[in-house]
Amino acid sequence: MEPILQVKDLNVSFRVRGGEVKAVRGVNFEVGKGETVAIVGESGSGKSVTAQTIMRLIPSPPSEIKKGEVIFQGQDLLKKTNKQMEAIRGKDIGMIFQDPMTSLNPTIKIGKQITEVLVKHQRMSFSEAKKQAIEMLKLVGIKNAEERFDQYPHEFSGGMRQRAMIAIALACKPTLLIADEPTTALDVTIQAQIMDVMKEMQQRLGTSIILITHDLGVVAGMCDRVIVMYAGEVVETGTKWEIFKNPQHPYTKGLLRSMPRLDQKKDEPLIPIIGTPPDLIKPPVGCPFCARCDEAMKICERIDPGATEFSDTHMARCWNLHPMAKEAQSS
Ligand SMILES: Nc1ncnc2c1ncn2[C@@H]1O[C@H](COP(=O)(O)OP(=O)(O)OP(=O)(O)O)[C@@H](O)[C@H]1O
Repeated sequence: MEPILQVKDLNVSFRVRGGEVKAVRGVNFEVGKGETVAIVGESGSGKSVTAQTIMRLIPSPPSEIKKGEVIFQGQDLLKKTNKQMEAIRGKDIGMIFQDPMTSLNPTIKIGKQITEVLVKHQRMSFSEAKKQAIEMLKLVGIKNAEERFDQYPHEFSGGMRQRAMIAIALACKPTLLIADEPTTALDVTIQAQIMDVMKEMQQRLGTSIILITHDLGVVAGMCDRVIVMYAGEVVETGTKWEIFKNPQHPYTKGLLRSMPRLDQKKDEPLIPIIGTPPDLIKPPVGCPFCARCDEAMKICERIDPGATEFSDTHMARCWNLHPMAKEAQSS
């Protein structure tokens, strides 16, 4: 599949009093045209920092992009000026966040917030933009769109605000949509409706999606591929089925046991992963998961295992999976 986004060896740090938090460390992944890729991992694993770096929304300082490339449609976004990025955000890359109130302007009517994007990026006249904005509100499932056009965000329910944000994010038919926990703040029924809207819009517009989520049900229903992050690194990637049916990394297996799933049996308990992630001011030199891993060997503490590939789409970084696992056991 032709990639529209390639993240290459991305390293992002934060300067803090005690030193440098190495939040994202050597992250590599691709997103194909029309593909939905989930980024999963515990809190603090670097999912949001990765997404914000792609959009160049990461505040600098305190953050610093130490190394890497973010190739979007053939160009490195990390080399763009802020002005160039402003032209790309909203037009070629849409964004949806967990809390719509952080990105919707409470003082501007919903309709105007959509038309502004269309006038700015598509150079539409106001009347053209209004027509299109009402169309978008209808498409995301907002009833009485003509009346709703003239209302303020506080007159919308949480689910409707999220729909409005999807309408804004997709107004210019972006090539890529980055959605960071888009449904976490909503109740379960509304969550399902919002995911349906995103899926339907994606099918209509052919948008690629990066979806950051804690919810494996959402991953199962919506995503093609999964990227598993731990302590700022990608520890496993695979198609949805490779990750769900044949997880390889001990962390991925632990994550699957600890997160609720749609097919969860009533008496099947969730088992948390014992321990805490490493301090990213002094990240481990070997495997970052080794202190919490039941299968850890001596070598895991000292040397990074690198990637072991199981198929063209499936890889994991673990010494036990390494072709030299037997030799590693004795060293
Ligand atoms: N402004 C900041 N200053 C210092 N450290 C930060 C800052 N923002 C993020 N970090 C650190 O970067 C690391 C990655 O954070 P990130 O928000 O990307 O995690 P996440 O996987 O998205 O977690 P969550 O699911 O809780 O959003 C964490 O260790 C976090 O403490």
